[in-house]
Amino acid sequence: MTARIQPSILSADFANLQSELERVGTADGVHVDVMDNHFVPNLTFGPRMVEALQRVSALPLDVHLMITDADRWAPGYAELGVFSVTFHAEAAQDPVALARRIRQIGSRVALALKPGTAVDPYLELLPEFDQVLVMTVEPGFGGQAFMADMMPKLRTLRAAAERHGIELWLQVDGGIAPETIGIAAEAGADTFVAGSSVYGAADPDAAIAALRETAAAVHRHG
Ligand SMILES: O=C(CO)[C@H](O)[C@H](O)COP(=O)(O)O
Ligand SMILES: [Fe+2]
Repeated sequence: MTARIQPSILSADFANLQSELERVGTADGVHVDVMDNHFVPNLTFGPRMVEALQRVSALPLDVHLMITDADRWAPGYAELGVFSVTFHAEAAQDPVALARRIRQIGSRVALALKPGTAVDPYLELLPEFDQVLVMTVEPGFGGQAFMADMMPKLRTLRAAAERHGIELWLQVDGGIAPETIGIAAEAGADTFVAGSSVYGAADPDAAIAALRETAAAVHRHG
């Protein structure tokens, strides 16, 4: 199992985003948190900023939409040519139709689940998705504590993906740091968003390497 590390630019310096992307050049992708002050009580940026990031980023963009009315707005992000578009299950009327549309446009598609959202209703829909994002904090802010009680969701999703015979990336977002990444890796996560623990480090690339090695070691040894 590959361990992918995706720094979240939520914790980067918004006045210098191009150079902040370059500070994490060894990452597997960059996680871009779009917040609308409605789905979550915080506001970041919208499609014009994502388009600008896409233009200058050497790394694939993993766009995490924390917005209401995903059915209406998510396809526009795929049309920017980003690597992956994640919408929240709680914000979509028709997750399957939306997932198909995003794939058809050409981006990978992911389903995100807030901590209070159960996985069971979505297990039969997994073949429609390339990735599931299990939130390990309440969405809205960086720097919150990792919720280890979300780990059963990862185990359920990993078992369901195996049953379906699909290659589903399992992503965790919130509180991922050297002390927590092993817990998520052990539960089946392979794709790790890390905001404050990467951008708060003196050497972000060293922090990425350490996180990746910790997760990979857990994947190797169980
Ligand atoms: O989606 C998010 C918050 O809603 C962020 O991606 C996440 O919180 C990253 O920050 P940190 O690693 O500091 O927890
Ligand atoms: Fe996120």
